[in-house]
Order: sequence, then C-alpha cells, then structure tokens
Amino acid sequence: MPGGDQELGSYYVGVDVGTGSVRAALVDQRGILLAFADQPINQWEPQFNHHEQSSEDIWVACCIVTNKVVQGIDLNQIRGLGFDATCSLVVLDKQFHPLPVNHEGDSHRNIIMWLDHRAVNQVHRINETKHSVLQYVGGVMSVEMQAPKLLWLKENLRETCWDKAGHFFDLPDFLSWKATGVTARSLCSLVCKWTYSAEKGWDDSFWKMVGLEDLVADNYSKIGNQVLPPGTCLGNGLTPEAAKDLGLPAGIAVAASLIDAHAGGLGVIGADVRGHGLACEGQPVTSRLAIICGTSSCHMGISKNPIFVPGVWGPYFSAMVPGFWLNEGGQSVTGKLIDHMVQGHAAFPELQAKATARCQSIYAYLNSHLDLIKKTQPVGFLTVDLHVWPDFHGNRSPLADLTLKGMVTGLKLSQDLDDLAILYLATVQAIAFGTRLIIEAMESAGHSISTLFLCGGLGKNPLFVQMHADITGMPVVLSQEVESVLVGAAILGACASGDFASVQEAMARMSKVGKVVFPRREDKRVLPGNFWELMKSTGRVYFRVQKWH
Ligand SMILES: Nc1ncnc2c1ncn2[C@@H]1O[C@H](COP(=O)(O)OP(=O)(O)O)[C@@H](O)[C@H]1O
Ligand SMILES: O=C(CO)[C@H](O)[C@H](O)COP(=O)(O)O
Repeated sequence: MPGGDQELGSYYVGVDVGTGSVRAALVDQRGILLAFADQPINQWEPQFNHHEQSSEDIWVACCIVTNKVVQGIDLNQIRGLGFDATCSLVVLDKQFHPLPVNHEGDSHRNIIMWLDHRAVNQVHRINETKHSVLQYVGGVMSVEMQAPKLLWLKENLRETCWDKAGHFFDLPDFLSWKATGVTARSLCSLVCKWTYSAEKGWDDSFWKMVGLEDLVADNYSKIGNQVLPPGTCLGNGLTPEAAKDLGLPAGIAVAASLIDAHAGGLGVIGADVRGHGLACEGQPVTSRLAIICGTSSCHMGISKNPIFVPGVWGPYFSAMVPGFWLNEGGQSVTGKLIDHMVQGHAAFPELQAKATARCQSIYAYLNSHLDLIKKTQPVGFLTVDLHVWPDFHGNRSPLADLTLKGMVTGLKLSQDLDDLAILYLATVQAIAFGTRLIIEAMESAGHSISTLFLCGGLGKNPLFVQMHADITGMPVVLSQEVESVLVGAAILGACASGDFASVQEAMARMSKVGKVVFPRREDKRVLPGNFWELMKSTGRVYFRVQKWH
C-alpha cells in the first residue's frame, strides 16, 4: 500500500495517444508528473470524411516519448505502464501485419480514425434495425463507432482487407497487445464503441441483423472474446521486445487500457475538493462532470443506476469508474474547429507573425487581443451580432445528427485581426453552448451535476475555460497537472502494478485540484446565452437567434 518514503520512489509511465500527438509521462504515486514528452503523429485524409492513421507510426511515436521520459532515472523504480488512446479502428491480418483500410491498398494506413465519417450509409442501416443494443448508445449509433466501420470494410474492401483480417482492435487495445502480446480487450473499448455489454456480453442477434454474422461464427475472436476491466494486469507484463522498443524494463505490469476521454475522466473526477468552496464538496462523485477537451470534447458523467439520455452515449456499466454507469456526451470537433476557424481566416498570417514576434501561442495572442478591443466592456459583448453554429462535423450530442453542418451569421466585409479575434471568441462561445445543451439533456434525464472538471489541450486556453464557466453557470475545476489524461493512464499502470487496491483509491490519491474558475455572473447580460434556442420540429432542427436585453 502507498505511503512512506519507499513508495514515493515508485513510478508509473502513462502513454496517451490523442488525435494529433502521442504524449508520455513519468508519474509518481501522488500523481505528480516528473517528466513529459510529446511527438506529433501523421494523419491522412485521402478523400473527404476519410481519416486514416498508421499503427506502426503510432507505436514508433510511443517508443520515442517513453524513451525520453525515463531518461536518467533508475528503471527499477518503474512499477507499471498504462495506455490510453483515441477510439480508432486498427486492422491487422492473421499474422498481426497491417492491412489497408483504403482503396489505394496502402497497408501502412491501417487505421480508420474515430472522426472518419465514411460509413454514413452503413450506420443509417444499423440504426434502422432499432436493435435493443442501440438503447445503450443514446438511442442512435454514431458513425464514429466501430460496427458501421466494420460493415464499410466488409462492403467496400472485401478482398484486400475484410477477408484477410485476423484482428480488429480499438487503438487502446492494440497498444496493450503490442506491449504484452495479450489480445484481451478492455471492457471500456468494447462497451463504449462495439456494443458489448458488461453484464450480458456480445449480442449475436445484433451482429447477424446488421450483416456481420461472420464475426459471430468464429466466436468473436477477431473483435475480442476475452474482456478485462481497465487497470487489470495483462499476461506476464511488458515483453522483452516491447521493453527494448519503449526503453522500459521487461516484465513490468501493463494495464488493460482506456479510451483517452475515459483516462481523462479518471485523471480528474476523483480529486479531493475540500476547501475550494465547491458545491460538489461532501456530495457524491456523481455530481461531477469530467470534460475532456482536445480535438473533440467528451462529457463524462457517472451514476449509480443506469440513466438513459437521448442523444448521449451510454449508459455504459463500469466503462470508466468501476461499479458506476457512464454517460458520455460529446462534440466531435472542438479544438479542431477552433483551429479550423482561426487558420482559415484571411488575417491568420498576420496573427501568426504577431504571435511569433511576441513569443506567444496564437491563442494567447488572440486572448490578449480580445482584452484590448473589448475596452471596458465584458468580452461577451463583442459577439452580440456574430453567432457560430459549431456542428461542422455533425452533432454528436445531444442531437445525435451527423448530417448537421456548421454556420456563421453576422459576417461583414472586413477581415482584419479584430474580426478574426471576434470570430474565434464566437466559436469558443458556441462550443460552450454545446456543452450547456449536453448538460441540460443529462440533467433532464436524471443527472444532477454541479461542478465541471475540465482537462485536455483546450484546458490550457483560459478563454475556453472561462466561457465554459460563464455559459454553463458552473465552476470549472482544473487539475494541478495540466496533462490530466496522462495521470489517468498512469493510474491504470499503478492499478496493474498492485500498488493500489482499486481504481477509486488510485484516483483519490493521484488526482488533485489545481485551480477553480468560477462563472462571472456580471457577464451574463451580454453573453449570447439566451440567444440560442433549439427547436426540434418535424425531424429537422432549427435554431432561433434572439436578442436578450
Ligand atoms: N497552449 C494552448 N493554448 C490554447 N489552445 C491550445 C493550446 N494547446 C493546445 N490547444 C488546443 O487544444 C487542441 C488539441 O488538444 P489535445 O488535447 O492536444 O488534442 P488531442 O488529444 O486530440 O491530440 C488544439 O486543437 C488546440 O485548439
Ligand atoms: O470518441 C472519443 C471518446 O469516446 C474521443 O472523441 C476520441 O477518442 C478523440 O479524442 P481526442 O479529441 O482527445 O483526440
């Protein structure tokens, strides 16, 4: 059990594979990051809505970052390794070699990424079945889940991919297999993205009904017939071959992994909040919502009993915190949308030049520019006439409509840096309103949320965090460690090592409150908060913009 000087010398390595980069950290038993490294990863978009990656590239990036974070330390102190990753689909043949997921036959590109929307037709047919498993994904399966992608491969790449495939992995499970040689899947991946039930296992009738009966015929060996709770120690630990690649000792404990958003949830949701004046103090952990904001945003709320929220994924049993049900709301593009809006604007080169001259990130520059142009007004005042509808890549939650598109109203002919800054602000606000809609949907179904715990790359943006507080009216807790997703991955490694008795115990010990951002009530007057009103009518979604004085 932890405690005392000797245990403080025990370290865990967490590896987080996001959409744009791989990160690793060396973490101690208090959840403090002692070393951090990151490495960008390749993405291909061979045609619109097709997004691909390479499992070999990703493994190489994992090796680069792990080797870096353990430089100069006594390797005997490393007790465990945990992986988390995006829920992308990795395809390998029967000998575990990559298979192409594209018409070009490029087997290096063997991953259909989570944000790939190629399987629109397939997901539509799956949803038409109205099969009972759909109740556990918010009522509507997302094109970002694995069943429609598998069906697409079967229908479009039968000879080059489907017939040759031996293993379809969720990316987090691919990584734990690569490290240990164990093909067991994490309960997290299978429950959240593959329709597996923690209580009932696979439902043969679903796979038969959607035309993927061949997966049932061989007892699910290609998609997983051994399922383990996240944090379970796999096989004999790290294999000698993987140990050499990663620069870590052979035989250390390697955990069954988590999807990245879920690792972020573990990294933040269990923190001791005493003394911060938060409504969730002394309340059940179910009053907390973890929001993991990177390329996308994921809204992770837990409950003791299953809660069915239309348009919000889940309820998933034990998929994040053991023994709790999870609902997962989401916005498919948030960081990616902000980058898209800013980088596509005519004033972007000027922004880049000015930010570089000041040695600032473009977002730090934009935030200070907004402070300049707002003068004495609250910043929300700047977007009274400019509105963004943020569903540029469809709406994941709560509308669960992949056909929705983005929109901007209130554009003028000018395209200077002020316009760029205001468009950026309106985009951030629109994303925060999306979060509010998700929270409202969760609360009307039975959740009772008082406090947000935010992490991910967008947690580094003070404007993004403040807008989430102002627009939801809830305090936002930021962790002591900015890289909280990596703390979540390290928690897995710590559990696998046996140093903590449970995930809950590791969460309580390793996640810590850093800063709390409270909503600014005085800005409410000028936020476009009450401008937005969603109306669902005859199956189509409209929105109304209302002035509120
Ligand atoms: N220093 C920063 N300031 C503001 N925004 C940032 C900063 N760093 C990253 N971001 C935002 O975070 C997003 C990436 O977050 P990250 O968690 O790294 O993504 P992923 O896990 O999907 O790879 C970017 O799209 C960018 O908008
Ligand atoms: O679907 C998800 C979690 O269930 C995530 O959105 C997906 O994994 C991408 O994550 P990120 O934005 O951190 O790259």
